[in-house]
Amino acid sequence: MSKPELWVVAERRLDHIEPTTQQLITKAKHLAGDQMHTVAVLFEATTDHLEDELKAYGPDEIRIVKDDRFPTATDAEIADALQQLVTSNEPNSILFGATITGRSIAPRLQAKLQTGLTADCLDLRFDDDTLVATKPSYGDNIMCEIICPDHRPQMATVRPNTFVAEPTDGAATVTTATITFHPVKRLQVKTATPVVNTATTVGDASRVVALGRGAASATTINTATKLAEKLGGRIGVSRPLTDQERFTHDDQIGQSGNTIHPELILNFGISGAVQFLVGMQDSQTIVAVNSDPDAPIFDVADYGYVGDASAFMTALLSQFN
Ligand SMILES: Cc1cc2nc3c(=O)[nH]c(=O)nc-3n(C[C@H](O)[C@H](O)[C@H](O)COP(=O)(O)OP(=O)(O)OC[C@H]3O[C@@H](n4cnc5c(N)ncnc54)[C@H](O)[C@@H]3O)c2cc1C
Repeated sequence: MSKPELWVVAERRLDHIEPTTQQLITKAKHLAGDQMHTVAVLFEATTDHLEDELKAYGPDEIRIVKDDRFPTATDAEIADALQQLVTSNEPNSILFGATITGRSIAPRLQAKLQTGLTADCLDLRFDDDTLVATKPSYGDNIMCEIICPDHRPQMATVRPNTFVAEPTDGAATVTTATITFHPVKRLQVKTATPVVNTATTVGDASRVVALGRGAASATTINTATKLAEKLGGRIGVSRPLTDQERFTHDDQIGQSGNTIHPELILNFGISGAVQFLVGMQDSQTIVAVNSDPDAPIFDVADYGYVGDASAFMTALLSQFN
């Protein structure tokens, strides 16, 4: 008997694969073990070779559907193509990135298939062949495990950067599948003008200087900016600092912000609320500076200093001069 299939729907960003796809393939392989067959499903133009960016992450199979209309296909058209593939292959589970595109295609497919979808997950596991998806719920105050016991496929969208993409030396089999492309006339993409953001984000930085309410003065932020530059890193913030004009939601670390895994994170004046910790607790080395010795941030810190954030930062910066 063939193994049940665990799919990752590959997402395209400009002419490349969106990194969440590679992160999900790595997670899918861990979840599948020997029990399931991991398939990356890729829609691309006849001349595209985006599968080359998937092979290194070692899904068992890359199943490609080619049509020159795919690069500008609408989410409804992709959902229709997926429905056809699901009907002919009957996967056990399907994973999408919780990106703007994934969040648009997955619910369309879910409605067509009349199955369950758990959105914006932070973890996944299997209990036999039941997908157990963990997601923040009830105003993001608790983590819920959600299952879909009676319908297949089981579907989930997973927040970007929740998992780390790990290249493997496994070889993926590349196959092709065919569907009938059904244009959805209501909406047509005439041209695509990508927003190109060349700035690195806090999610991409390997060293992060994280600032909280206890390190929020203009002087402290200026010192932190210099420190981040010296470290070759970037500033990230806890949620209260996004009220300041110079920070946005893109700079926020945590449950409703970015999930990050830098090699080093220095936390200044951050208490360590669970909503913050969930976004950074898998960082390789965690340093915390806080004037309160009982601050929960110290529970996850590899190195801690009880004292004033600004004074510590100034002393650290002076070591670089
Ligand atoms: C649904 C929901 C989602 C949320 N999502 C997020 C999220 O994604 N990210 C996030 O960060 N928060 C999030 N929050 C908010 C979260 O619960 C906390 O309120 C927030 O993380 C607290 O930020 P903070 O640690 O900077 O501030 P505080 O909790 O106020 O802590 C400030 C700390 O600074 C210390 N301090 C004060 N002065 C100094 C000094 N001079 N030197 C050193 N230390 C000093 C204090 O001892 C204290 O520990 C969310 C909340 C909800 C309800």
